[in-house]
Amino acid sequence: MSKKVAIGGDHASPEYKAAIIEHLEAKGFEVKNYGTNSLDYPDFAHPVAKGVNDGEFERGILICGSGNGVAMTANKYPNVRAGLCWTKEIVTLIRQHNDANILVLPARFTAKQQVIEMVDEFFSMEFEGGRHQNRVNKICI
Ligand SMILES: O=C(CO)[C@H](O)[C@H](O)[C@H](O)COP(=O)(O)O
Repeated sequence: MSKKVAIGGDHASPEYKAAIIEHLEAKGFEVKNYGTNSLDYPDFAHPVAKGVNDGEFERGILICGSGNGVAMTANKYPNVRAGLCWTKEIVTLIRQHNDANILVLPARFTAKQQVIEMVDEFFSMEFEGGRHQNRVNKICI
């Protein structure tokens, strides 16, 4: 798997984003930070999602208060499968069943340590394929 990752977050999440970047860089990932730490969530969700959609990045991470605004924005892109996660078990499932390529985190509803565990799960779990491949193929209209 590529070690290039795109990340973005708003005013609800700067400490979470900083902690994730530090953690991933320590593990040898090259992290492109699209900001913004403030402003409107589409302003950073679009460039992260576009980078994943176009293949510049294999994976991305988006963070906002509830996670919903960035998930709605990212999932407008046909090659993006952004999954909103609030437990490690859901992260396992978005990788195994949905082949998610963007992890979406709700900063105001998760603890920072939990988020780091979720990030590690996102990069360690593989897509199972099989019956899930046909379902993933049917997502795009
Ligand atoms: O959660 C979000 C979008 O789904 C945003 O990132 C904001 O955190 C949320 O909308 C709250 O915004 P506010 O300006 O801090 O009230």
